[in-house]
Amino acid sequence: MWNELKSHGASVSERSILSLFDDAERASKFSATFGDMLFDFSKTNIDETGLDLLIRLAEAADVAGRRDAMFEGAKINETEGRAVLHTALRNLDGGPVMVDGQDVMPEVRGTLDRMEAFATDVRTGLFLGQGGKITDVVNIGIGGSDLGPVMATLALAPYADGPRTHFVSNVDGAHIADVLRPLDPRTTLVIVASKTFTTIETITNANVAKAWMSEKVDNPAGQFAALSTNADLTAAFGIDASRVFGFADWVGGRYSMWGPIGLSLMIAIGGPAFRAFLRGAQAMDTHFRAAALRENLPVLLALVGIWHHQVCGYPTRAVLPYEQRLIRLPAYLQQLEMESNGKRVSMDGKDLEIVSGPIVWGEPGTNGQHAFYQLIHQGTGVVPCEFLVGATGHENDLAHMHRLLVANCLAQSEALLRGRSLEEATAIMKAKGLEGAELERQARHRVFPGNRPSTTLVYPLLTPEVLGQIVALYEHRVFVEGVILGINSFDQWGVELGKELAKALEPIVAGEQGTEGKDGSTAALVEFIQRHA
Ligand SMILES: O=P(O)(O)OC[C@H]1O[C@](O)(CO)[C@@H](O)[C@@H]1O
Repeated sequence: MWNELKSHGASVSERSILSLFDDAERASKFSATFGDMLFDFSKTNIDETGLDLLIRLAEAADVAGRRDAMFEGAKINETEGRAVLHTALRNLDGGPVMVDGQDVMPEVRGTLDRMEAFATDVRTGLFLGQGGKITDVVNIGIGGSDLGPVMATLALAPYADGPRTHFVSNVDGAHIADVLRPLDPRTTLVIVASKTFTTIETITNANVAKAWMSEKVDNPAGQFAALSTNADLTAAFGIDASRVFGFADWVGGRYSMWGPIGLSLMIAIGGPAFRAFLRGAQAMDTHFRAAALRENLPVLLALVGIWHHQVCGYPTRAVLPYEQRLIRLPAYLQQLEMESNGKRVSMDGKDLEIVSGPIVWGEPGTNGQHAFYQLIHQGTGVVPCEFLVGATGHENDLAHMHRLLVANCLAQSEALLRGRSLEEATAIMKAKGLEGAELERQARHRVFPGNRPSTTLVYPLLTPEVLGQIVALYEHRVFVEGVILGINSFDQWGVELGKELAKALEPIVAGEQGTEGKDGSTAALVEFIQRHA
């Protein structure tokens, strides 16, 4: 199937995407809807044959079977012997979900209720700090224990009517210093978010926060909460079990904001809005489970991704939300996609026969237009672009700005598709009075090759429910790509080596141990830093 796809890809690589629109039905044939959401992939070079082959690829990989196995609690995370059930966290009104013969839903619901009760107490002032009502919440966590809540809290700013939320992740002391400086410890709640409760960055920051709190608060641990699977370590840290929100090992770090890791978001927007966020994700789960592959949004996003990266060989993919509040979506997706599908061996431990997942990057539009879009339009490489835009925004009094935003988004995908030929550029420059060799030279700089692929996801308005849909859409997209590549999308062994080496290097940097055994570069860097510290 890969060979067939690749030879089809090669055979159409020079074709103009614009010419595909000779079929007046193309926009509707190469798009799909989910509720009020539209995914348009007609501005790609995928045709009927390509889509058929991609669907057959998904069928051959048994995407439907693997999907069902995931939802049913099979231990599809084989290298860690775990089920993959973040979907259970948003299974608000669904049936039982069995793991090792036990229904996990009563516990999931119970934890959600406890979270909501605590969030409500914090928001209403039933839970007090030493100085009174909590004004600020600091979430300390990193990776999946940070990126989801940060991204979603920024995205849902119009719904945030609780205490201010802050996020500390980096082990660079500058991060926590800058966050804590303006805060009053007596009215601050610190949430330590760590699935394992062993992550060095998080535990180091948590200790710094505890010391900061203890300067002004008699019982500092009393203003801490913990989100973790490791009850022993949260207790050892001194956090009372009533403020510890646990979850099971079948929730992967980068898939975890639907449960306790989402507590900071829940405190910011309130329980009902958080539940709406879960409901949105659950609706996408239902769609993913039920819709035919050809109409299935996560499957289509994945197949377009496979087409661009594995078939056409484009090395990166830009995610370009025309929504300022989705400013951290690209960073969130970098972890989701690259930690999940950046693997070099297949499930059975053999070398992958095909390249793994792409580099994902991006920034909101229109800002990116004034930065890196130059390369996207005129660089020598092709960067498939994934645009996201809301049909409306929250700022009703600034509707003219939203129209401009939408116009810019659509203009970019149109420009990428259409380009500007040498003849058109020449005519424009001629009209400006240029002629001869100078006209020829100047015109060439103004040529846009066009024929550059993009997709556009349009959603009605960035509500909690819609955000839930979008994030679940991407989660399942990553899963489908992983299944097609034959990899385990739910482990992350690639982060381990650096962690181990950092542990060993710390005493060397501190000068407690020498650099013997280190390579020449590392030893020289340590010595230089020590001389200049
Ligand atoms: O929640 P924890 O256990 O602190 O882990 C944080 C992050 O670290 C990682 O394990 C990678 O180092 C991520 O997968 C995870 O999201």
